[in-house]
Amino acid sequence: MLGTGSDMGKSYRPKDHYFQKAKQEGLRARSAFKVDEILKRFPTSVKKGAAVLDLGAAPGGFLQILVDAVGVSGRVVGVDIVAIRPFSQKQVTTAVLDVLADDFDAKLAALYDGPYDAVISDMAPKTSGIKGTDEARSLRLAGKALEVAAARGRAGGTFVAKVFMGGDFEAFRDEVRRLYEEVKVVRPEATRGASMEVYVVGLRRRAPAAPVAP
Ligand SMILES: C[S@@+](CC[C@H](N)C(=O)[O-])C[C@H]1O[C@@H](n2cnc3c(N)ncnc32)[C@H](O)[C@@H]1O
Repeated sequence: MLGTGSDMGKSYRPKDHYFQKAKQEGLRARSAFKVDEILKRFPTSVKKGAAVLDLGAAPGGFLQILVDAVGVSGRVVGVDIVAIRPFSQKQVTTAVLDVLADDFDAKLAALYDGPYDAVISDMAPKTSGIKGTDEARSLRLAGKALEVAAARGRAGGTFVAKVFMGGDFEAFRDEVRRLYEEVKVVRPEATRGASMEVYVVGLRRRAPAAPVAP
């Protein structure tokens, strides 16, 4: 994991502290600091040996942190509509996939069938500038991530999804509560000052209910 800085500014400056820090530390994106903070706040959320799915993974900042967190015995699968520059570590698999495409589930299963100990989404839509539209698009992506976690997440596992606050945010958080024992809403230090984004973190996925006898 990364060291912590004492001079972490929150206001938006195009080439701000985190941008420079990411460059200095050889990180592909400043967003690496966000997942790093989440993993530090919830130290059992991604363990050594875990299988982790990273949705919206390009250019690979989250993946750089996650591959360290799972270690050599773990596995990290990263997908995005944009190609991800290959990783040298053999425990990382990447692919160009659109999570909203009809064949996404089949293509993901072909990459790695799971189950996943953690499903993480940093997906963000192309913004239109229209607040309601952007919130709805963001929630659609987060909703798809939750659907994947419901289908492929391991009992006891973790969920993390970026969502733009507003709109049906609370309904989404309630959905996460149905599947996870504990739910937290986190705004990492590295989030740009003006941004409406937060991360909904679900801890300890509930075991699927046992089938009811006829
Ligand atoms: C903020 S960036 C992710 C940054 C990444 N976590 C990192 O640390 O490098 C958001 C990503 O979501 C991806 N995305 C948006 N819609 C998507 C979709 N339908 N399927 C897959 N990825 C999507 C975008 O292409 C973009 O790369």
